[in-house]
Amino acid sequence: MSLNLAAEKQVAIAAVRRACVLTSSVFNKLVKNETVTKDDKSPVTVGDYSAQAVVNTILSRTFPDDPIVGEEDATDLRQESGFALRDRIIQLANECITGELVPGEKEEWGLGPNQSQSVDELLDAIDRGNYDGGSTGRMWTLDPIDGTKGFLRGEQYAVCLALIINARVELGVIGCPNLPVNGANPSGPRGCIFYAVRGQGAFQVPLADPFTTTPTRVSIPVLPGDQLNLLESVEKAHAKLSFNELVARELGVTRAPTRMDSQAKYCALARGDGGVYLRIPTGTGYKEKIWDHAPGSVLVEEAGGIITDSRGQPLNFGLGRTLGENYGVIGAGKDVHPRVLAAVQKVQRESPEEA
Ligand SMILES: Nc1ncnc2c1ncn2[C@@H]1O[C@H](COP(=O)(O)O)[C@@H](O)[C@H]1OP(=O)(O)O
Ligand SMILES: [Mg+2]
Ligand SMILES: [Mg+2]
Ligand SMILES: [Mg+2]
Repeated sequence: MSLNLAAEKQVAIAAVRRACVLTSSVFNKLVKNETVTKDDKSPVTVGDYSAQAVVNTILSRTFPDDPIVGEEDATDLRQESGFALRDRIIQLANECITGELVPGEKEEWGLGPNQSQSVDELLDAIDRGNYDGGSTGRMWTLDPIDGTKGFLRGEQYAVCLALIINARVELGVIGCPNLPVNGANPSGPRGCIFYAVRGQGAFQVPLADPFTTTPTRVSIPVLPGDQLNLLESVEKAHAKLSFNELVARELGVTRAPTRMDSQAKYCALARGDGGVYLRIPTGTGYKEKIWDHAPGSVLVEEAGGIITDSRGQPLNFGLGRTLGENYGVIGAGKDVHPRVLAAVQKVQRESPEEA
């Protein structure tokens, strides 16, 4: 049975759209000291923090009882060394929150010219993302900028939001400011939002006008073998790309892989640009985070695809902030997925040094 979730969907699309407008405008203004390196060596920018502040502010107003598992936290911004960064983040978040309402938005969501927030309110909003997750109840999960490295390069990144209920992803929304609206026309207009409610299909709308445009339903087409290619990370530290080459050979895939940062890969898969999402761990013990896969997985499933790990098991969103021990991620259309899983397992058996 499909849950209705019409209100959640509307709010989530509006929140993601605002955050996309914010992050694309930040990109054009970003200066060097506005990016810092986190303890895990990954970058975080004023864009990540301010986008999390905006989305969490909206969620707190609309669904005050729902906890949020968000990637960022405000600890560094509460220390004196973070004050310059903090002030910039507050300014950006408030500019975004106080922007004029567009069709589909409501002032009671905490948006519009009268809704400016104090420093403490916005830092607390960021920290509302510190929920530990778990297997029961409702929770949102947010990646305010997924693919920060892609964002910094001016390439693909995504604003990613999902609603998880009793460990099942029920709603996913992904905003891709730099993704071409039509995958077959890469130099055409850019900026799309993808969304899916479980049981209701997967859709794409333009970022510029998500509420008054008729949504386009997306689904994974049956692609002939010679048209399959792999969608994979840009960053070698994130996934074992040499393994992907062996899998491609095993599958008889001759097309070059498409390298793309962020969950934009799941969006590309969902609308048939590509065919296989493949992410094999690099052996560093990194655990995948729920916000990096929750919206993408429901989107692909609603587009007619299958998402599993390399054992063929579904991803478990009920273990906390991470997906637990990392067995990688395989996504593909229903017809292709069994072949990819078999190829992955064959390469694991035959090239254990790669697996
Ligand atoms: N060592 C790592 N291994 C795997 N994924 C990582 C690692 N470090 C960061 N990530 C996250 O991987 C995702 C990017 O994946 P991809 O390589 O598919 O673009 C991002 O969510 C990124 O976080 P972030 O959201 O901070 O950018
Ligand atoms: Mg990050
Ligand atoms: Mg991410
Ligand atoms: Mg991120």
